[in-house]
Amino acid sequence: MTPPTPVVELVRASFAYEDGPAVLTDVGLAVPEGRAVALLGRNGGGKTTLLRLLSGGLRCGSGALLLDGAEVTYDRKGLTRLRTSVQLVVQDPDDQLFAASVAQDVSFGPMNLGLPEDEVRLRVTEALEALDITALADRPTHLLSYGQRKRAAIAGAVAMRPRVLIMDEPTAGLDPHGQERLLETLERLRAAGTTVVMATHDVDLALRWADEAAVLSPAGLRTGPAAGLLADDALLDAARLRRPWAVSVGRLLRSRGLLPEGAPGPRTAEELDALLDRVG
Ligand SMILES: Nc1ncnc2c1ncn2[C@@H]1O[C@H](COP(=O)(O)OP(=O)(O)OP(=O)(O)O)[C@@H](O)[C@H]1O
Repeated sequence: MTPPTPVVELVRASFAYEDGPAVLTDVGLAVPEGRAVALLGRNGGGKTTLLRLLSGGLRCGSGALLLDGAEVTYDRKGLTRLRTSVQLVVQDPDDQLFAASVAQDVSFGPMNLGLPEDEVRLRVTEALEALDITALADRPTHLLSYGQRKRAAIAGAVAMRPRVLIMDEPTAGLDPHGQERLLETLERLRAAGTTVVMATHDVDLALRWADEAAVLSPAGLRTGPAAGLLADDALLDAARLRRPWAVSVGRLLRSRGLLPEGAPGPRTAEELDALLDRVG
């Protein structure tokens, strides 16, 4: 059976900033509809650059960006089409928020699409609810806490009702409670059919959350099921990542005969608890 066409895909993409060395060389990344993809790699490895290529903010020097299998054209029409499907939330919310109030900021994208006022209002209400910040609608963005600004920035992207939501280190700088709430929000968006791509340094979160992983190392970009890639010690080493806690626990359980060879290890404390209950 042929796999479904990825919603968005980079094909043999290479990129260098002006007068700079190559940041990405011959990179391929297919994002299947409805999946959760974690992008990992060392500092300066090219994650942000790759996310900007994937969302059309940067254009690859060679290679192509495909949307639903068709090459994206970087004219006004092509970019509008891309942006109605793919939205990027940048790492620093202060690079994204600029309007006076949260609601105004969130309304900016839908208004720019030329949607009728009622539709804009509906989308803003929906996005604020999705991010659990309805109470902040009229607050000036510069008076919000960092975590609240992050949520407001994500709401701005969600209001565009993108098929693919791309986020650059969305959990960085959030407290543990804020991280959990954000993951719950992402789960709800995914349940509603949104594809999510997230750059992160948090291997534990990536293993728990992602279906697919994409790992950048000096050898290039490796992609595949998150559980397999995040248990590959050589790859983790090359990408300067540590082994996820759950992978170490799985190995320990197998070495003690508590988990059959090849069986996936527990990814959360709850899964470990359930497994220990089963083995008595
Ligand atoms: N606007 C720019 N102009 C020139 N070089 C840049 C620019 N942005 C990034 N770079 C360079 O490109 C390389 C990749 O940077 P990028 O931000 O994509 O990495 P990253 O994996 O997101 O890093 P981090 O984990 O630290 O956020 C780095 O060497 C960086 O210095």
